Amino acid sequence: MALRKPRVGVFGGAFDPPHNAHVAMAQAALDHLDLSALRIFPTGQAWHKDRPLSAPEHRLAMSHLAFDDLPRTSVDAREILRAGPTYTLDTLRELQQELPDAQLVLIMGADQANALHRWHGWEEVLSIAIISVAYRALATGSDGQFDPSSLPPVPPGAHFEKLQLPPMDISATDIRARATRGEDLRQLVPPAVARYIEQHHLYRSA
Ligand SMILES: Nc1ncnc2c1ncn2[C@@H]1O[C@H](COP(=O)(O)OP(=O)(O)OP(=O)(O)O)[C@@H](O)[C@H]1O
Ligand SMILES: O=C(O)c1ccc[n+]([C@@H]2O[C@H](COP(=O)([O-])O)[C@@H](O)[C@H]2O)c1
Repeated sequence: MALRKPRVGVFGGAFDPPHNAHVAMAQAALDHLDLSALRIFPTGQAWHKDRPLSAPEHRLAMSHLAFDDLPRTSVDAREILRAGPTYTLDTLRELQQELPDAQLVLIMGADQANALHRWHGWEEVLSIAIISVAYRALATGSDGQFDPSSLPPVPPGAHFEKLQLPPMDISATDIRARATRGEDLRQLVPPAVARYIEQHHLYRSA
């Protein structure tokens, strides 16, 4: 009988800031995806976002505060340290070299999965990693689901899995706006992240 490869979760994001839905996704991945390890990748330069991200050292520090207590989980700073735009494909290629025996499982919300065909080298991304997608409804009218048939034809062997996550109406955009208005963030981000935002006066101006 063929032995199943150990599965390593890959979860990237701007994490500006990391919030309770991100932590719930990571926990759901650990609970349901049979992962031997989960790696968290704060984005370096988000070429696909039209606003500048907060300083990488803040997003990295907050990612540690948000994720370090989860079992089998580590925050990996390589995308922040890498020069140039952040492409997930570069990270997957590096991990493939470092962990040749692992099956990589790339975790994302449905908003990103529905845009996957706009990612740099998206077909190669699909040939390297299983894509695990969590429900995410956005205000733009999407129903929150991911439908692989909405993508252009995917390469043979591409594989999608559903990540069970109850709908969580939380976004970093909304949290930054609340912080600018001086609102309490403690229901939306882990307590240590809320303290960090306060101590470092993050998101005070829009
Ligand atoms: N509430 C949520 N439900 C499901 N997935 C989510 C949710 N929030 C974020 N994600 C997923 O987490 C990953 C990282 O998201 P990101 O750091 O950009 O947070 P965000 O809340 O989408 O930020 P922003 O509002 O600034 O765009 C993406 O794959 C995104 O789809
Ligand atoms: O590689 C790409 O071209 C690419 C395009 C869009 C998003 N991503 C990655 O997807 C992850 C989630 O993106 P975001 O914008 O929701 O934070 C994060 O790790 C991004 O670097 C990657």
